[in-house]
Amino acid sequence: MSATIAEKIFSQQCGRAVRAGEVVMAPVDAAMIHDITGPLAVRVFREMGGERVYDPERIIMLFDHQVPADSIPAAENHVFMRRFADEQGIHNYDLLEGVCHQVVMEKGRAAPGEIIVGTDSHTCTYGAAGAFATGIGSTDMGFVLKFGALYFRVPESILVEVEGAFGRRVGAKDLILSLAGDIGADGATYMALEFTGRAMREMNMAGRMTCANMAIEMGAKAGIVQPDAATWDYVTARRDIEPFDLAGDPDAAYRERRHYDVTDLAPQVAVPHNVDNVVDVGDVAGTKVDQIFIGSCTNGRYEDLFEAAEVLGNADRFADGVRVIVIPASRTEYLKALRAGLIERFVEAGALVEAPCCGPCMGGAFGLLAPGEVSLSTSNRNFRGRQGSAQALVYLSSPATAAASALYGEITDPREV
Ligand SMILES: CC(C)[C@H](C(=O)O)[C@@H](O)C(=O)O
Ligand code: SF4
Repeated sequence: MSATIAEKIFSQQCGRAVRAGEVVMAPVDAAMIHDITGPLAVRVFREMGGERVYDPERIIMLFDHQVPADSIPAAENHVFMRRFADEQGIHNYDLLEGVCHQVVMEKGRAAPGEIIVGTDSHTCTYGAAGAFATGIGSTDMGFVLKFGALYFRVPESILVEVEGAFGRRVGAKDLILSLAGDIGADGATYMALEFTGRAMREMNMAGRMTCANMAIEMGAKAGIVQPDAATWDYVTARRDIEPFDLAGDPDAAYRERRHYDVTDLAPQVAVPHNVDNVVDVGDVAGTKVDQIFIGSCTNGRYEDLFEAAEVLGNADRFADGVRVIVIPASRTEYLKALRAGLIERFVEAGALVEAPCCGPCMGGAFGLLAPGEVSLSTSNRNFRGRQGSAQALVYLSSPATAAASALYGEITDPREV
């Protein structure tokens, strides 16, 4: 019987053919907890009478949102989680490795066909590796820590077929922003977005992670990129696993099939205060910015920093009066950028380069905005108050647009630099 990728994953995991709409208890291959939501999950686990977690090897713990600890409660959370990891024999990456989603991917903890949960909404990022990955609440995570399984309603899927080739300085972030604008913030609620088509196949893993990462911004439960040779190269370089085919059947019962062509796509910008409030960069060009953030689980990879540095080119300095904060998404990405000379270029140009963490993305630690200030950010959310004051304005863009804007101190089309 024909099936979508999500249906195939749940069928394989449940040992019988399941279809969208069914509620199943499915095993969880890996569970990620971090410094913000982890402590509550551990407390729920205890309240459920949990003594030993179901399998410490399947639990991924790390700290990224408030690191190094920016308050005494944050430091206490870290201590609480470290004790739990020691007691349970869980490997804790602590605050050394970087942003959760980047770390799960680069440590090879996600692979095609797996079911992965995390107490973070952007857990859907691992769909770039062909996994069914979704964010869950801390209460559900308490259950997962104890039983290693969870109830899921197998989601319906929207097939997103992306054809064409990106123009110069236009890429994955522009595509996913335009999809958010088109589908809307709740247009894919509880569904899986299944990405396929030439533009996806030609996209590198960094770009695929950017796309899968933002599936939740359309309400999707998961965003799965159909695995291909690039997926398997990425996964097998990190773990011992035999490649297999995983694709949606052409006649599967998709809820919807959407077709896009990126050939003429302009750089996209999400304007305050919603991610689906998306316009061509030209519509907001000239908007003055106070702060620019290049980083996050959406766009903090080496490829993103390279894209920004390429736009920077031989320019001496970023514009006066704009604060440019650059944060590589992980230690590994940081080292790649460092060795390639990108960090030196950013620092020379006047950026503040911080150690891997979520940084200003959700205004949880540092880099907060004052009332009336304007930020352009390569992250994934621009909700009111997201990066500080509720009276601040947050725009979202690609790293190329962010770098071009940093050069002029105002939102700038990277194709014109
Ligand atoms: C803190 C965490 C629960 C939150 C999320 O779930 O996404 C954060 O990572 C975010 O991006 O808003
Ligand atoms: S970088 Fe931003 S979106 Fe990603 S996990 Fe951290 S706070 Fe959430």
